[in-house]
Amino acid sequence: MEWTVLTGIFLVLALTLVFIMNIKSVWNCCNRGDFPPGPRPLPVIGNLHIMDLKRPSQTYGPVFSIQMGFTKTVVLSGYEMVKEALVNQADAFAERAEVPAFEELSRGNGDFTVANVIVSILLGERFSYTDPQFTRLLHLINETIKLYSQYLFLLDELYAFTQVAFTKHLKTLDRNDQRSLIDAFFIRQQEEKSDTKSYFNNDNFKSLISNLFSAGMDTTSTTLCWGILLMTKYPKIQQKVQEEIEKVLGSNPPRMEYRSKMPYTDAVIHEIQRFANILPMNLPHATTMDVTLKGYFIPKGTYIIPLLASVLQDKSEWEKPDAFYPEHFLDAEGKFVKKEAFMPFSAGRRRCVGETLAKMELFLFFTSLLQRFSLHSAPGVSSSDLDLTPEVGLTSGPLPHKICMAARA
Ligand code: HEM
Repeated sequence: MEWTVLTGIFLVLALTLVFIMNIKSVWNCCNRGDFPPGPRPLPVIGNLHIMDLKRPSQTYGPVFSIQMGFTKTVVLSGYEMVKEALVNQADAFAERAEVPAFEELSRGNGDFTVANVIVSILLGERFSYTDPQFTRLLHLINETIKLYSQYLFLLDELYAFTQVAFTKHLKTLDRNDQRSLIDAFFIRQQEEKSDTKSYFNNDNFKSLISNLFSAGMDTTSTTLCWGILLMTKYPKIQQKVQEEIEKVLGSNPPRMEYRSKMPYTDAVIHEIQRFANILPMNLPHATTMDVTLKGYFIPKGTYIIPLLASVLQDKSEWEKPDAFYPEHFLDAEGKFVKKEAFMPFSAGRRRCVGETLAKMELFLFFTSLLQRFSLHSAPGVSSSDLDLTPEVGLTSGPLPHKICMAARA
């Protein structure tokens, strides 16, 4: 028999073995009678064809399982169940799932992402908006997130950029005058130079930078894009926000201390985040130990999707879950009310580390924008015709629209 035929047979046998081993691992992990039930998987792709993960909960309840390729994954649906897992059993659901795409993005070093601020705190300085390197970086980050499948081609350029920008910082490093997180990182790196297991190595440095840039920028700007679209679609709400801005700020630049005096604007920003639902599937978690949830047994290491969309649109928590309705966050007297089911930043141990910064950015950008400009749909398009269908992507932004911004007198 020719060697090419033998090689072919060997390959087929090897692939079959891998296939059986994968199926066996799915079987062993999750074939217990008390594992959460779920829709029947198709061969090879499992349940990857299910686009709306909220739907299976109608049949299987708030804890169900799906098969992503060969990986059994448990989905948590609705406010009560997500809270029970992420808040009440926080330690058990605190692990980050090892998704190959995320692993590659962080090149295996993502766990070191502990900081909660981006550019200015990373560098202690600002880039000019016209700086060609900086604009190129922003473009890369957006593309990386939108075209997730092509991110590998973009990553190296992103890393090269950070290398150039931060080498400059290294040259002027002064341990007595630490300007930024990056300075602090470099100083620790020098201190631990002889420790081969130190976390402060170059790979972790790259991951820290790219994680903070990508986690912090696309999320906030996508939310603001939703804000612009929603204000254009609902001009009466836009007008009420502007009236409140005029009453409280006048022509003063917005500052955080004004927020408590602007309940309507605050409610509108919260409702933008609830409605926009920019990370509908959250980031994937994994269990750190064997755990029981609603009577189901979930073994250690199981991938978990705490479905944020199901919390932000939970019918038992929101009066009009599918509408844009700022009154969700206002009481009868027009005072701002907090809602437990407001979880765009998730909850528990893994909740977004940039939440405080993001809330500040949203308030300051949104109020500045509406203080200076009025938003209108493009000529010939009625605001009521603006389509609120979300774009498909890791973060779900609005579809592209032409919007006019008229300077206010
Ligand atoms: C509107 C803006 C934002 C939203 C809606 C948002 C939402 C989220 C969500 C849902 C997660 C996953 C939480 C989980 O796994 O349970 C997350 C993680 C994260 N966010 Fe944000 N985020 C925003 C802005 C920011 C900003 C401004 C930064 C940084 C400066 C940031 C840094 C991070 C990091 C580093 C993680 C990963 C934390 C971990 O792995 O434990 N985010 N964010």
